[in-house]
Amino acid sequence: MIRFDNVSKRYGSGQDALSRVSFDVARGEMLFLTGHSGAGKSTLMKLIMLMERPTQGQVFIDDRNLNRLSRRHIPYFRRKVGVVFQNHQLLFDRTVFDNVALPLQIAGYQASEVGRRVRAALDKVGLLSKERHNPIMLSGGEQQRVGIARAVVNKPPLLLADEPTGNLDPELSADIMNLFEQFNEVGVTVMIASHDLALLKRMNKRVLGLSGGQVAHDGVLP
Ligand SMILES: Nc1ncnc2c1ncn2[C@@H]1O[C@H](COP(=O)(O)OP(=O)(O)OP(=O)(O)O)[C@@H](O)[C@H]1O
Repeated sequence: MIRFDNVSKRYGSGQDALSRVSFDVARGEMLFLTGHSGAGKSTLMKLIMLMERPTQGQVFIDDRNLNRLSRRHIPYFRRKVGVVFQNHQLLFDRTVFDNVALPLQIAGYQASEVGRRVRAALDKVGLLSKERHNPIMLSGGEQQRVGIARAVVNKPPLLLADEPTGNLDPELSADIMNLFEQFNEVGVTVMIASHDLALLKRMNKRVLGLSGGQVAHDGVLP
């Protein structure tokens, strides 16, 4: 599903943010990405989302070489990748429903289909009863669940999350991880960046550890 082949990324004339990174992620896998601040986690995810381009090497998603993807195909490609951010980036002047509906409206779905899919996504994250609320009325954990519903609403085969539990207490973090596991169980490939060591150990999944832009660890933590 994801393949990095000798990928390096340098911003401007600075140091390499990623240096000769190679790894494979199978379809349907769930894994974590970790490393100290500045190790390159966000850069790696941005390369997958095509928010940045590699300076060297190649990134393949679903056997597609992203270097060869033309500009006009980028919006179609992005629909394959659901993204969850730490600060969830919700619009506070719109309802929960409208926030989740946004990717579908951009993709041009009909209103009836939008309604059906948004409610299915809100149901999965346990927030169906709050579709008319403004996100500002929700707790931090609930806001993050709205962000997850928005990321999965058009059923992407790949889900990326950058520090999705960064602002949450351990109990809420566990709920959010549970949700990601449920999506993974139905076949979604899930990659989560986190530097919460206790969480990584508890989850007992493959961990890709970055250090100074290089892969320093790949496997379940001891
Ligand atoms: N747009 C940019 N322009 C210049 N340098 C950048 C840019 N984005 C990241 N960097 C640099 O690239 C390196 C890797 O940053 P990156 O954000 O990928 O790390 P990270 O592991 O996600 O860190 P954090 O956990 O703090 O978010 C850092 O040295 C950072 O300063």
